[in-house]
Amino acid sequence: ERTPLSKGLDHLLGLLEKKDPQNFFAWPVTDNIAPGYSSIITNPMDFSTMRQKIEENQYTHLDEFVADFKLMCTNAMKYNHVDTVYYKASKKLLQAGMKIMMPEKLGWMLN
Ligand SMILES: NC(=O)c1ccc2nc(N)sc2c1
Repeated sequence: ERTPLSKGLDHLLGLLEKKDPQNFFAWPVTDNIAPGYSSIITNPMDFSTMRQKIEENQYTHLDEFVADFKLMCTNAMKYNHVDTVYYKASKKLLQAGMKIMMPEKLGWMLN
């Protein structure tokens, strides 16, 4: 909550997390629940890591936040087969997230 950007990103993150009610994206994926995950996914990302990056002011522009959100979703589409709940949830989350982060809706945060 230190800067207008981090306040805005915190709000945005909350909206995105609500689109993942099963919390498939809440925490880093472990090799225990997802065999071989760390060998297949080279750049893991999840909502808790995004929140930590907000708090550590690691995002200087909205597009860096959007890139991490896309990475999180595309990782899930890479590791999980198309017929899994995880793949389906990530595709749906990605589409919902893009609608929320449409530039015209967030003009105030883009500068
Ligand atoms: N985000 C993911 O790709 C993800 C999340 C949870 C999960 N649980 C499994 N048993 S596989 C798996 C994959």
